[in-house]
Amino acid sequence: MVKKQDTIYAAPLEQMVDFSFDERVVDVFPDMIQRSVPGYATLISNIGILAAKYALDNSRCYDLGCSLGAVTLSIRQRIKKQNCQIIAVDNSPAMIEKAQHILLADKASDIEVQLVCEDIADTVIENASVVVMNFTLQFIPLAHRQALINQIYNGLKPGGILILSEKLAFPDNSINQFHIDVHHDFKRANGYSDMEISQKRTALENVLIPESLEQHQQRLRAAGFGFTEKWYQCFNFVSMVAIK
Ligand SMILES: Nc1ncnc2c1ncn2[C@@H]1O[C@H](C[S@+](CC[C@H]([NH3+])C(=O)[O-])CC(=O)[O-])[C@@H](O)[C@H]1O
Ligand SMILES: O=C(O)C(=O)Cc1ccccc1
Repeated sequence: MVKKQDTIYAAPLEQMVDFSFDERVVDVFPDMIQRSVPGYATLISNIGILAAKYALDNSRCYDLGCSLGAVTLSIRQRIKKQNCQIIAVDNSPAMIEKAQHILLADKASDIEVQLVCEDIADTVIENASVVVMNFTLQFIPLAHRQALINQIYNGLKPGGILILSEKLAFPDNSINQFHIDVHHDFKRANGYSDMEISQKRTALENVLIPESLEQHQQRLRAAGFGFTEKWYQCFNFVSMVAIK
């Protein structure tokens, strides 16, 4: 796939509108996410490794907020189980349409993938051995997050895993600012201008609500998860696992 360059915030915008996963974003998404999320490629490949360890025969794997299906492709390649099905969900019709083309071109495995365009709040999670939310919970309204994590916990089989990646906020102001600054340095090193960084930051302000690691861990424990662990961090981007 040729990666089209993300220039969405390159020119000064007269009126700032909230960030959304529309056609323009979908068109440049692989370039945008790779240049914006430190460690994205590492996360994708290691989520495949984690999924392969926890996937069970005759169970389901969920990729919630699948975008173009990068997580789905990674776990599909790694899982070596009988009668395992992947359910990939996103509420952006443009994402799902493009993900459909990408998945159809993937001949690496014959594991069944069901692509669903819906709000993950409405997704019925059942018989799950693996649930992945790779940078999706951060876009869900704060008041709905506990209910979603509870639904995931209830739909997981004993021993099943939730892999949760998030952009973090830090309770200590100077630590928080340190991470924001180095993340911006990362974006600058990947070719984004100060104006692109600043305009996207404004566009994301009311849309991507980061929480602290402690808030995530507390929510996971409140849902019933007995084991939680941060397995990856690069600057303010982390990935956790929670095992039922
Ligand atoms: N309520 C919702 N219901 C369903 N989907 C949603 C909802 N809210 C947001 N989304 C979807 O969640 C995805 C978040 S991107 C995930 C990257 C992917 N996991 C990846 O590993 O490449 C992360 C990012 O861009 O920072 C978008 O596709 C939204 O449409
Ligand atoms: O770009 C950012 O600042 C981010 O926090 C990551 C991101 C990546 C893709 C879409 C939205 C946010």
